[in-house]
Formats: sequence, C-alpha cells, structure tokens
Amino acid sequence: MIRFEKVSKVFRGSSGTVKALDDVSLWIPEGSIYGVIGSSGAGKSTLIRCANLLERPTAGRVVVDGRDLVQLSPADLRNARRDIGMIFQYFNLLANSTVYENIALPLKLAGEKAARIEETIAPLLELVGLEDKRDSYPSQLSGGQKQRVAIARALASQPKVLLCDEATSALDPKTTVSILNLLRDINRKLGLTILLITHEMEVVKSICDQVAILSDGQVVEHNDVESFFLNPQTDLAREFVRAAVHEKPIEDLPAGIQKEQTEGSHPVLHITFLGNSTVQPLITQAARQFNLDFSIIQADMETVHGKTMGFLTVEVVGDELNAKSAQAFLRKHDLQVEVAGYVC
Ligand SMILES: Nc1ncnc2c1ncn2[C@@H]1O[C@H](COP(=O)(O)OP(=O)(O)OP(=O)(O)O)[C@@H](O)[C@H]1O
Repeated sequence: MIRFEKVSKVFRGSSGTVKALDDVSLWIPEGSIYGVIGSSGAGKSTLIRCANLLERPTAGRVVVDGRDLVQLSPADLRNARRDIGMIFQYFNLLANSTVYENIALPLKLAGEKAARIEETIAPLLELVGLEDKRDSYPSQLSGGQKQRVAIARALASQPKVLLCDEATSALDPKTTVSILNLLRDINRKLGLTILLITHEMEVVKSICDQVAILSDGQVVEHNDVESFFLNPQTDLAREFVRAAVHEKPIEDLPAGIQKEQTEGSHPVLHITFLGNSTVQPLITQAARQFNLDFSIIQADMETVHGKTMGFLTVEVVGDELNAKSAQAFLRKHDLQVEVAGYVC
C-alpha cells in the first residue's frame, strides 16, 4: 500500500547539511499496522512526513496505493492526500471549534453538504466513543479524548492509510492502551493501513504487525514483530527488544559475568521462546540429559503481537561440551539461544 523506494532527504541550512533519510526502501502492506522505531534524530518524523509529502524527498519514490506522490501535479497530490489521514502527538485540534466542527473540517473543506457531513460524523463519533462530547471544545477534553477527536477527523474523508506521528507519546500509559486498542479496532473494522512512528517499544509490541528500525536515516533492520522480538539481528534491535522486555544488559547483571570465556567459566545464555508451556520441561530435560545445572538470572514473560513470549537469562553449570550440546538441543526445539557471556 505504501512503498518507499530509495528515499533520501537532505536538509540544507546555514549550519550545513543533514541527511535525515539515506536511501530508505520499505514496503508497508495493505491492511497492516507498520511501526517505525528509532532513537531521537533517527529520521522517523521525516520519513512519515514523506509518506504524504508534507516533506518532499530529495531523491526516491513514495508510492501510495499505486501512485508515486513525487510525480503528481499539485491538484492530483491534493486528491491523493484525501486517501491519507494523519494524527499527531499533540492532536492539532482547532481550539475554538467543537468536537463536531473539528471532525467536520476536512469534509467542509472538500465542499460536502451539511446533511452528508452529519451522516459521516455520527458513526465516527460512535466509533471513537465520543457521542456525548460532540458539542464540547478541546479544552474540555482529556488528552485521550483529544486524540480520539483527531482520529475521527483523520477518518472523516475515508482514507485508505492512516499515518500516526508519535500518537501516544503525550498520553499516560492507561490512555495509551485505550488509543492503541482503538487503532487496532479501526485497522480491523475498516481494513485501514496504518504507518506509525514511535520511540515506544510498547506500541510496537502491542499493535504492530511489522517493524523497521531507523538509525542515522537508514533502515538497519525490518521484520514481522514476532521474529523481531524472538531473533533480533542487529545490536540496535537487540537493545530495543531488551529494553522492551525489561532484560538487563549483561554489563548490568551481578558482578562476575564477563564477555570473554576463560578457563573453567560457565556460559550465560539468553533464551527466547514463543508460548510458555514447553520451556520448563525442555530445560529440565536438557539439565538431566546433559548433567547440567541451569540457574535463572532473570526472566520475563511478555505479550507480543497477541502471543506470549518468554525471555530468560540462565547460567549453565557443568561440563563445557555438555553445555554446548544442551544449547543445540534447545535450538532444535525452536528456542532462540544466544551466549551472552561467561561466569566463573
Ligand atoms: N527542517 C529541518 N531542517 C534541518 N534539519 C532537520 C529538519 N528536520 C529534521 N532535521 C534533522 O534531520 C534529522 C532527523 O530528524 P527527525 O525529526 O526526522 O528525527 P526523529 O527520529 O523523528 O527524531 P525525534 O524522535 O527526536 O523526533 C535530525 O538530525 C534533525 O535535526
């Protein structure tokens, strides 16, 4: 539905040039929720603003629903943008307009008649759960309610794509969950494709189907969310996953764990697995079969993309060769096993 093809964006200013996006290629499938994550300055805002040409790429193509936005005339671009809704971190509502008037704005601008506007907005107010707030002003609403108004406004022109620019970053955790549930609901009910940028892995974990990491304007990794959590490929992805599952990096674990193997040291393993029913028997079996002791250093269970995933860090005490065989045994049973370090 959205395709970034070799997109670059260079900002030129008095203090020099910044390459905010560097040859970014991504494909966001129709009907999916796609998250782009990255640290501050990675290029996330620039990327999402390129998806509706609020920012024009310096090079590359941005194809939305089959049309390369970069090539469109101003009139065709205005038309194409009706298919692309957008919501923002700070909601961007008109303070002097009611909830109804805010949602009606894109329809009014498109010249729709009052009766048609009413017909469109009534179900939208219901969808976002704000039927009783239609005559309230933004100042009378909570942050979550304001974001609901912004979502309804974005949906008023029945877009095919919704862009979410840090849409939950200004909200408390409980309100964040309710807005994420609403986005998931809309995605399912309307088949809307959602591209979101966020620095919160919580958002990726709970609603995204796929995820990409940006760093210094480049895509360093992209994958479906389960694989991303189970088997991150890059150090940066590992860092994001560890933070999301509250797994301490090896350097922050109790003293004595080191990166290098030394004479007589035992391996410390990070074990990641899907589901929770099989892991206990597998570890017990590995311990018995290879005559090892597994002692748990840290453990966490998380729901990722609706599935339970486990994250364990264990010390394996026993014969070195047996410890290697146990790792192979666990891998054979679909557990992700990585040697995190060694302890004496
Ligand atoms: N209009 C601009 N003019 C000059 N440089 C810009 C402009 N917009 C962004 N940049 C620079 O481009 C780089 C990427 O910025 P961008 O806002 O896309 O990152 P981000 O990942 O969204 O960061 P954050 O999470 O802090 O919002 C940064 O170095 C930023 O300073």
